Amino acid sequence: MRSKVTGAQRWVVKIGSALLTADGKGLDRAAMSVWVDQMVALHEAGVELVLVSSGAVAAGMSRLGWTARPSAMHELQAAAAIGQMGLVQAWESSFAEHGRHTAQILLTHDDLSDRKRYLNARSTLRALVELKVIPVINENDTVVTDEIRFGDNDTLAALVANLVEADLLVILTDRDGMFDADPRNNPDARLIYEARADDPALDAVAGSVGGALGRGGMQTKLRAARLAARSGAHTIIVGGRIERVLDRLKAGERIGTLLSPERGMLAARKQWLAGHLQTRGTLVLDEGAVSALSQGNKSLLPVGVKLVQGSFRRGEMVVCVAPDGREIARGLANYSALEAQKIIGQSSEAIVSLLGYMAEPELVHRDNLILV
Ligand SMILES: Nc1ncnc2c1ncn2[C@@H]1O[C@H](COP(=O)(O)OP(=O)(O)O)[C@@H](O)[C@H]1O
Ligand SMILES: N[C@@H](CCC(=O)OP(=O)(O)O)C(=O)O
Repeated sequence: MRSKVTGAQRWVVKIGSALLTADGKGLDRAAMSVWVDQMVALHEAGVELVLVSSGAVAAGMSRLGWTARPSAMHELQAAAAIGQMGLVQAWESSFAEHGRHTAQILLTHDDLSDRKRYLNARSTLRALVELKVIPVINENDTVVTDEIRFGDNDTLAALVANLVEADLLVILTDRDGMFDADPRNNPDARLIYEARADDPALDAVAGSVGGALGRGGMQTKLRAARLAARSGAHTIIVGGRIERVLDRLKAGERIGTLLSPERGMLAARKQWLAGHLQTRGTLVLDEGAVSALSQGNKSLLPVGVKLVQGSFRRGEMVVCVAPDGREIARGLANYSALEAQKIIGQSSEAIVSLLGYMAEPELVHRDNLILV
């Protein structure tokens, strides 16, 4: 029984080109509807879902009657633009049969490295997940150039897992999981059931590149698992054609390869926060708040803040300093600088009357605080 999988609340499911297009013969709608049935069941069981779907280039190639993947960038981009239409149509109509809406999100590398766009993508995705809509994500192939593309959707899916703070990344592929050698040329290769994502021994087994339709192969899947682990997510690499694959994962069955993060979700998430976010403002705390944070491991309440400096929005990183200017912690603000100005020095009960609403009683929650 895999408790980390059965207990996962937020899943990112990534489906590769090779699987989606029945080895290049157009979109495999029958297979798609089988996955949709299972995703809807997960949804009904309370799992929050984000889908990363490849297949635009492959679907476009099939619509155009092309049998070989073009190498010219503009031809690939044209194929992707044509194929993306069919791809989202197919997902939308399949989910609609169960009364579920989908939403198309096309992302580039720039979107996730630019702070503002990153936050926008994050809040849109969160809003969609809250609305119980299934976001269907792909790379925005039309506008990317070689230097700035993810290239394979494994990497994109891992960054999405970081973005939405998923507990689980499920990578569906055309093999049963990760083998101890490339099964294409090693008939005796054995499936790896469990490993730590950072185990260096895995580099050697994931050596080869992808198939004719997919791009990444196991190497990018391993890298994706390592990226996902940085925000504490577990990754499963598993065969998308295995019968009832998602249902069985949810039930805790030992199928596919489970790659685990080295640290717990919270520790990993804090480290990731520390490394990735620029600070936008400063909160000057009173002595009581300084000791609550540094000795009591508490959240920062508005009552313990004396001064707000800088301009930040909800969700952005702020520095928390002692009255003498010493840095105590960094964390994600639950309120913008303007809102914070109005509620500092006040008890949390007063937030509703001061702002007209209350997002959270804390100005910075302790899960989002990194002590310096
Ligand atoms: N150690 C390994 N275990 C499993 N598959 C491997 C391994 N090394 C290379 N591969 C190859 O990776 C392929 C899957 O990657 P890819 O073609 O990119 O698919 P996708 O479209 O699902 O991303 C498999 O078909 C397999 O041949
Ligand atoms: N954005 C591309 C996906 C790139 C790709 O081939 O990814 P994958 O099959 O997951 O290795 C497409 O939709 O065709």
